[in-house]
Amino acid sequence: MERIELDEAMLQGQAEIWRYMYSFAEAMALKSAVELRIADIIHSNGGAATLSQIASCINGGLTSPDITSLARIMRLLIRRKIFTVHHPSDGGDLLYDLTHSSRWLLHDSEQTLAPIVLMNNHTWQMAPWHYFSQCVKEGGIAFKKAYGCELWDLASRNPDLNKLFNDGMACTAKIVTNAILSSYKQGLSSIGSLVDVGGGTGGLISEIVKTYPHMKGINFDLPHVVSMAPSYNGVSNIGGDMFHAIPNADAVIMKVLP
Ligand SMILES: C[S@@+](CC[C@H](N)C(=O)[O-])C[C@H]1O[C@@H](n2cnc3c(N)ncnc32)[C@H](O)[C@@H]1O
Repeated sequence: MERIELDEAMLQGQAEIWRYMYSFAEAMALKSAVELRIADIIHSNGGAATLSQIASCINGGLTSPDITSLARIMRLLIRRKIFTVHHPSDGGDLLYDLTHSSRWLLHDSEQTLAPIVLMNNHTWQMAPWHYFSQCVKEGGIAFKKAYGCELWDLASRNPDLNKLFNDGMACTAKIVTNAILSSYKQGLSSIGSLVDVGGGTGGLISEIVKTYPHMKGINFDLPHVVSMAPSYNGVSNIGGDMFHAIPNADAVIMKVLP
């Protein structure tokens, strides 16, 4: 490689390291946008809002947000195409708008990723990532190294973590439910009873039973999780440990299990 080419390649390599060093900033900006409900504010403003309109709605208008911090977060998220911005034709203030990505951040939408963004980027979930190299050196589970126990044990003792985790999982279940229902019609119609093992708060099994009302559905998960499950017609919630026993049924469904 020529000297100039080598210098250029090394410079490029250095830029990549700087990029990855700060890549957490994108996840944190995304999490902030969800916490501040920026997508919801823009949506309820008819699909476009100025920075001061967004700021005036943050926290229900009860506090006076720092516009400079808000502008910095928005600048990063616009570069990452989470939001867009355009100059209005009348020359007024910049208008911030949703993109196909930020539509997934709307809290009250039927299909939303907002709860799992909050869950995956919470300090509780971030701490174990700092134990990656230790896992390589000595093996083991990163979560256990950070907290001295498994996620399920910590969640059973911490109602806030339990809710954060269950809400995060439930929103992803809603998203895949349609795909399962539309692509596995024949299989499901011939089943009399179905148990969702590790079914969380029962979102998936309840939708399956709604579509196949002849079916008896069982949502099976750890006791602290099923205690938070709403009651759905045709679904019984059973708490237990799948490593000891699972309820009897014609078939078992398992989605995203440890
Ligand atoms: C990643 S979540 C998936 C939840 C749900 N299936 C979904 O996809 O939304 C894993 C689930 O397994 C449950 N789980 C973990 N260990 C379990 C055990 N020993 N017995 C029963 N459920 C367990 C957790 O409580 C959690 O709800």
